[in-house]
Amino acid sequence: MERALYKGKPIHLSVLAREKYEAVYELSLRGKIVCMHCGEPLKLYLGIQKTPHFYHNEPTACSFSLTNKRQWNMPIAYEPPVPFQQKKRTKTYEATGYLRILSEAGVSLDDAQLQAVTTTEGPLLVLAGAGSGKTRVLTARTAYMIAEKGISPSSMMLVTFTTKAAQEMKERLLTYPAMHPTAISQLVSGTFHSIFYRMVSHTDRERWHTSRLLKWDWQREQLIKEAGREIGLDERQFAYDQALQQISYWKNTRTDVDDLHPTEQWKAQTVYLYKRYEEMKQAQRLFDFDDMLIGCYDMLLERPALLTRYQERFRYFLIDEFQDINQVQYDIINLLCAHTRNLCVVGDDDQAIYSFRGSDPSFILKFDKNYPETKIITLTENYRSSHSIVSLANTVISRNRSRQKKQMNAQFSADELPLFFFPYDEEEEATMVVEDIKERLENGANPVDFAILYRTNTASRAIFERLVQSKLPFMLASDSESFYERRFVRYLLAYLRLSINPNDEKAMNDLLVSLFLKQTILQELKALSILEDCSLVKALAKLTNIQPFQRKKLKEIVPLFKQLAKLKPLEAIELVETEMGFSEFLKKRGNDGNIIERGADDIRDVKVAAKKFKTVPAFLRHIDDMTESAKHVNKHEQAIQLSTIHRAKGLEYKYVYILGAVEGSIPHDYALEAYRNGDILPLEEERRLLYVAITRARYGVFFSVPSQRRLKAAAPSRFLKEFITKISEGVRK
Ligand SMILES: Nc1ncnc2c1ncn2[C@@H]1O[C@H](COP(=O)(O)OP(=O)(O)OP(=O)(O)O)[C@@H](O)[C@H]1O
Repeated sequence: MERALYKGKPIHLSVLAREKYEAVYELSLRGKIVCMHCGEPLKLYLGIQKTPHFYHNEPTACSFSLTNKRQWNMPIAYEPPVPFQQKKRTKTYEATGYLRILSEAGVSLDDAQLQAVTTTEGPLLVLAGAGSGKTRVLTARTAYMIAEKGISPSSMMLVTFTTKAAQEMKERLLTYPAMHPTAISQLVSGTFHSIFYRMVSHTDRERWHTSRLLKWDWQREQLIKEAGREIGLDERQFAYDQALQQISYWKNTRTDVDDLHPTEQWKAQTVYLYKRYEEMKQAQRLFDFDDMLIGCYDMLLERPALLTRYQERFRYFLIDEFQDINQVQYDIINLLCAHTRNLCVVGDDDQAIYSFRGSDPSFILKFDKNYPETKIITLTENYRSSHSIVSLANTVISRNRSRQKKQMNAQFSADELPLFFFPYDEEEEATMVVEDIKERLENGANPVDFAILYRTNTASRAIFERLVQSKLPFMLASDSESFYERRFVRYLLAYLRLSINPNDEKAMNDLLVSLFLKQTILQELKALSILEDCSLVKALAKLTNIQPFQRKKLKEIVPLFKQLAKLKPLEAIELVETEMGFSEFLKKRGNDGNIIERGADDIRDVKVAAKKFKTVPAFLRHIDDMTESAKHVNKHEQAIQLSTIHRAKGLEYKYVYILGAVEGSIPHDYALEAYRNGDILPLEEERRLLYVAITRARYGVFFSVPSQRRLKAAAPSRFLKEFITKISEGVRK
């Protein structure tokens, strides 16, 4: 059905402006769109699989139907160039004398996996492609070494990327009948941090006592904030969380503070904080996790007898996710295994996505140079994803230059093909994804089958809102604050809030930041508002103890607050930017700290959200509802997963939606900028990120390629362009 009525006026889908589809969809959700023929409510279909059309939501006698004649940009499927061919297994395990303990546990392995399990002596590099059974191999290898080769578990060190992974490995080991729980408990397993911590604290309990450990970020933040006050950094303005990340990066890459000579103001301030942070820790005899790693390395170097003792104790090393190792970790492992060189590392250079934290994929790429006698086993059978997904992932990653060449092979094919779909913008993208999930749920899928992945946390705003509206169960894997509570978003919203309630103290506190006024001014404003019997906003114009240019500016902007309340939210935001000085503030501070999630980008995201609302109070109500909802998600066990790509690493889902497959999003702007400046590495890491995202999917992967992002025209991601050249620009609009 193409036509419908809204408030008695016809809506023709074929001539409706493209950007209006989302608004009509929302009206149809509220029952405001009715059938021209029977007068019953209609819904607008705005999913992925079909052209948008109106349909009767309830069964009805009205049989009137029309198709949408608009030229619509239908999704494009990826057809693998080579059809699926079932590979013939050359040998069965039984024929090769399959290992007792594995057959007892019912664990099947392919030839390469079996080799990786049974090669226990000397350096071994297991290059394990995505979904190739890395975890299965590590577990089977551990079990084999203990139960079949009689190697003492206490002489083995098993390092995993997360504590959870170590725990899972132990649980899997328990399912092997040949594995005794006591043997498992003797294994030294865990993350680098936990294992090395045990080593240093065992040697020098006093120095490394847990009471001195800065375990939480807030503890470290407290210290650098103290240092920040020494140079007058405002607590609400400076991105301390980013500074901590940067400091950690410098420490993990062993960058000495004296070697840093930044020109940017933010970096220079962070270098100061780094220096002072180190001094303060030393003075108070505190330490953080990074110190502990460095401390472990220094301890082993300075005490050869101790190093020998550890070398004698640990004879076998198994390291998972080796592509994410950093310099200090690598140095320690080299020292520990120098004696036996029984070092088995497992990883996938194509899944190295943590260089911003100091991880360095070159360690895996150069492993056989450092250990020339290395045996390399490549696991190329992908047991997770269908043939078309594997084929697409292979092609995407093959465009990276610095990688070990390898090609994954799928074990099965599925009817569903990878799909590229073309929403108008972020809002419509969210709608299409949720509609598609709904359709699949109606056809028997389970919410846990789905993951919605995105490059940065802020990109989840629209999909989060649409999922809240839809009442579908979902989980948000995030350690960041909700979108509307982000610093720059709060600063901007403060203007809108004060336009409705000029006495909103919290908003005034945020407003002072973007006006470059000190926090203490709030007290003065409160006093003035009582003395002069005026609102906090009006009191701004009465401040005396500020610079004359500031007084002038405040006098100009105070009357504008009233005006803001009467405008549409998007217009109001534009007024805040242009007439009230917010753009200047953004220019000065919007790029602080985090190159991945910039304040200036957050503001563009707010505008996309604001566009849908007619009044400022309605927009603010929506924001408060969403902020409240964000506190109550994650209550469902069986839920759709919403996650950044980074957090989805190691996980698998039946269906994966990848949002924002456009330039600037993935690859991220910062990588494009680095590329323009001659550095290709960030761009290659972005491609690996996309590769990680694709390889999470078992049966279906869906790429959203919106034609607008952050209110500007967007181009399809360069990583995917070759697959979607068929679409003409004309159709995309
Ligand atoms: N030999 C095998 N036969 C059948 N299925 C297997 C085999 N090896 C692994 N699998 C299955 O393949 C899937 C992927 O395995 P696993 O999660 O261990 O892969 P991975 O290498 O850790 O993946 P990634 O690095 O992409 O996270 C799992 O569902 C696992 O049970």
